[in-house]
Amino acid sequence: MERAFQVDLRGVVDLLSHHLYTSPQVYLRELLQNAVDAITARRQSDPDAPAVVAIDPPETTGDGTLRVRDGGIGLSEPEVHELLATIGRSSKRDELGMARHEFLGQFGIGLLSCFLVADEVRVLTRSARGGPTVEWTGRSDGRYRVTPAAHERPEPGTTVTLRPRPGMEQWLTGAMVADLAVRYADALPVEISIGGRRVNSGALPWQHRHPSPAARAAALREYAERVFGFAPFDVIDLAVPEAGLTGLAFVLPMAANPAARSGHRVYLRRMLLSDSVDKLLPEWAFFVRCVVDTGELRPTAGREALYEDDLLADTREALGAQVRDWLVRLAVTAPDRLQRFLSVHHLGVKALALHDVEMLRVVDRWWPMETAAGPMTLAEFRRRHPVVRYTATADEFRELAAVAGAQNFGLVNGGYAYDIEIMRRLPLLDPAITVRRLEPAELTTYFEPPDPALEARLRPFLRLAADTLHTLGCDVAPRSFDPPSLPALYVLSRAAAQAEEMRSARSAANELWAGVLGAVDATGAGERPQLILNLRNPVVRRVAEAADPSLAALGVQALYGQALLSGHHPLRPQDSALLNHSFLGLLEWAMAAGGTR
Ligand SMILES: Nc1ncnc2c1ncn2[C@@H]1O[C@H](COP(=O)(O)OP(=O)(O)OP(=O)(O)O)[C@@H](O)[C@H]1O
Repeated sequence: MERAFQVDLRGVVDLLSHHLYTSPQVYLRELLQNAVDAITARRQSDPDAPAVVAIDPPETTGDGTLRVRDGGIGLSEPEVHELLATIGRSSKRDELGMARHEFLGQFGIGLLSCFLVADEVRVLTRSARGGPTVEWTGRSDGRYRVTPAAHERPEPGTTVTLRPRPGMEQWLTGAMVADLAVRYADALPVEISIGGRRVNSGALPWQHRHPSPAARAAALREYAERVFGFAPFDVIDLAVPEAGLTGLAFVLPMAANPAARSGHRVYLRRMLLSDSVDKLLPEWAFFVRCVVDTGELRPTAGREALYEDDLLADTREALGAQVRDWLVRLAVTAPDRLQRFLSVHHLGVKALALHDVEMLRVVDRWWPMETAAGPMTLAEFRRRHPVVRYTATADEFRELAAVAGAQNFGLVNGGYAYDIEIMRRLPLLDPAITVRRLEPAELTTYFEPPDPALEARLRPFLRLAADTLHTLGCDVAPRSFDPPSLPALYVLSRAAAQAEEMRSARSAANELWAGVLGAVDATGAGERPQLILNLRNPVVRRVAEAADPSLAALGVQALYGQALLSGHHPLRPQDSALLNHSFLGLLEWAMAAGGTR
């Protein structure tokens, strides 16, 4: 024998309140939604039927109840049994069970949300299609009663009456109800009145009429301040017809944390869904907050978020394209404003440039990168240098910028987020653009070697310097270069850097691994780091000309240590030991020299 499911309503209400809805306040949204849907249904056959929803809070009813009245389609007695007493049954779906466009509701569970705040819900209703007024009383324990009404309603329509459950009265007060009605229903195309006073504007902010574009801009600015808490840098009109979507994007005037979720305000057929919808826009567009209305995107059953489907994915892309077009337009029509925008939101734009050629062009032309010759755009950089050379890290840039700048060697700091990827994508703008990571040894080709006479004079010192650093695996090279204030440069070719990593790994490894790494290292033999001594530096010259070899050796050690430190190179134990040794040795020399004075 087949039987029907039994439903324990208390379990269902518990499920709704703890898992589906985030707050009991949704009961009012559901009541307003039902009232508006009923009005829509009635006006399909009777366009002159009243489009008013009247709310009477306990302060006006005087009996502690809240009433919501509409002049909508109403329900006949069979409909009451069918629709109000069956969970999941809705009159707002078509024969195929699809949500009908003209209605807000679709799931057939909304009325249950009244049990979040009341133990008893009374519905007094008269159908516009005829029949007497019926009264349905539902209780949160799952029982309901349908009786003929004591008094006939003078007009078709429905009145829902809630008596607050003890402890839930605050959700039904006049002030709370007014607040919720404006929040959820301000834009609904019906009049919503509380205690006889209209409380909603009936229009979305971008649909209001204004005497001039300036007046519209001022009103939208005021709206953004009120709703989002900031005066927007700019306002972008949005439209995605496939999603029945219109709206606005407000550009933040201050930097936003890309990781922080910026919620968008979303209306569904003019009823507020939520003001913290995320994933409406692509992630890179974290610099805008939107307010939109959509007829086609689907809500989740809790009606507080959008359902993730293909249409939402397409909409997200379309909205992203509109924000991006605004940026491109700004670059053409108001470059100074674009620059101001970039100074605040460059991270978002750079992220976008990683997969969008137009944005790449914007960054190329307008975003000043850090270069050895000061900040300049990549486009400007290419006018001065044939090759876009960049450092792999900010440390490398810091070490080499002064030297590169002094040789007029073009160098871009690749240490900031996205910059290397952006530079690598430059050939997409023009295949003739050459982009290369700096090989530090390249820079040294610009340095002058000493002339033969000087070289001969320095030979004993250079031999001593080479011996001093030999055990550390470092070669010494004398050169003259600018700036003279820089005494020495520790230069690693990329192969040398790898070999060095291997060496430091070996010094930290146990015997077995040291053997393995040693075998690997043999392949990188010959690639050793170099300490380039700057012969234009007065201290270097004095060290080179020191009469006492032990003082000269200490000087070389100190120059080596200083070059490692200033280039942020990792110090191995033997490097630290050498630094200590040279420091103490030089101190001893200084003290001795002081003592003889
Ligand atoms: N004020 C009203 N006037 C006329 N019919 C109503 C009214 N309120 C509810 N109903 C009827 O009761 C049905 C169930 O309402 P309920 O709010 O539970 O679900 P829904 O509005 O269909 O969908 P959703 O769960 O998405 O809100 C509705 O489909 C509608 O037919």
